[in-house]
Amino acid sequence: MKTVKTEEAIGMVIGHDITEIVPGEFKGVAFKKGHVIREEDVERLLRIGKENIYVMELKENEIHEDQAAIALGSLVCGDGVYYSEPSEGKINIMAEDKGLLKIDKELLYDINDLGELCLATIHGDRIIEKDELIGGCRVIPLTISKDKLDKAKGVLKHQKPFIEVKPFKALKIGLIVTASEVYKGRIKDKFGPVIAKKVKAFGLQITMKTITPDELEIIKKTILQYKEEGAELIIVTGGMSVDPDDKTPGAIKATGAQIISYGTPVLPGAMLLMAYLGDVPILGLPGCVMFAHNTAFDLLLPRIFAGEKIVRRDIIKMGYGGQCLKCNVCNFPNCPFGKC
Ligand SMILES: Nc1nc2c(c(=O)[nH]1)N[C@H]1C(S)=C(S)[C@@H](COP(=O)(O)OP(=O)(O)OC[C@H]3O[C@@H](n4cnc5c(N)ncnc54)[C@H](O)[C@@H]3O)O[C@H]1N2
Ligand code: MOO
Repeated sequence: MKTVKTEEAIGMVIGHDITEIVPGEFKGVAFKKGHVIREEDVERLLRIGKENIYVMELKENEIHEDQAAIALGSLVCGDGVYYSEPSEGKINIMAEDKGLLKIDKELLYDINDLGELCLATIHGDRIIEKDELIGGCRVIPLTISKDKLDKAKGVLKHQKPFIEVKPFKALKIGLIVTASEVYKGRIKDKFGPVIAKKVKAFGLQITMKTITPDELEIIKKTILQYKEEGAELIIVTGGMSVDPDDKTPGAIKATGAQIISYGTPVLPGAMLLMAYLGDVPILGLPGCVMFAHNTAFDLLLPRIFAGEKIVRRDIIKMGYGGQCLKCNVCNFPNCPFGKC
């Protein structure tokens, strides 16, 4: 450590805690060890009586924790993500806008495996709101060798920053409600309003809606017609299980769509069907989507709206974390449901 005149110490790092006492008002640490002295700190330091202070001397290859946190943040934060000013060596990572949070877990593990660096996040593949906290990073010691940051750069050399928020696209949505009991007026449609509410959470609306009886040919024809009319997502509700009147999976298949999965390892939502007709995603939704708080549908929807192509492995992996705990107060997506 070396002694420096306070006025000349701007940008330097305080070498020990500095206590301030204002009788009847305050006694405590005014500046912590490791604090980088700013222009506005000088007056307060002088008021505490510190005309000279001990500052840490960084070796040529050393970097202070605040700068290291910023450097790490700029390495890992990609599109749609920003980070705060450092405070006590830590930065917070936040979403610039609402969207789908993407985090490459393996790269996060590799960074943390370097030691002395700490990067913690929430789970990815979920909806995130503007300015919502995604995670934080810091270095463990007060100073760190530049080599360590070079190693982190090495890990990410051929990768883009791996924490990002993808914006949602304004997809044109076609909804087909299959239920003879609704079609014939025996009961009111309760499924359509649930889907409308769920897509509204993404700022979207149902563009086309038809109620059909449980008849394979009619359902198939309606799907093909919606595709023709430019639907970018087709949702078909009901008729997804094992009764003789459950025609939806057969109708989707009959359109020539590629079935990614009929059945998802998610409870509730096990009977969900995911398919693609060309590049248009088709979702066959089972009855549980109508009454359960959150299902496999809520896990897939943010990814589909962010324009991600869902592959079979995505569906398979949903089994880990795929059991909803049906909590009395639902905190989804801030809960284990769907976090694989
Ligand atoms: N033996 C088995 N039974 C069931 C299975 C199974 O694997 N084996 N799976 C269960 C699961 S899990 C679910 S989820 C449901 C799936 O139901 P469906 O998608 O086939 O739904 P429906 O049979 O068409 O209808 C069920 C229920 O919901 C009412 N409904 C349907 N659509 C509407 C609408 N638009 N508005 C109002 N009400 C609607 C319908 O009248 C029925 O009461 O299957 C389990 N069974
Ligand atoms: O599709 Mo049903 O879970 O699984 O209620």
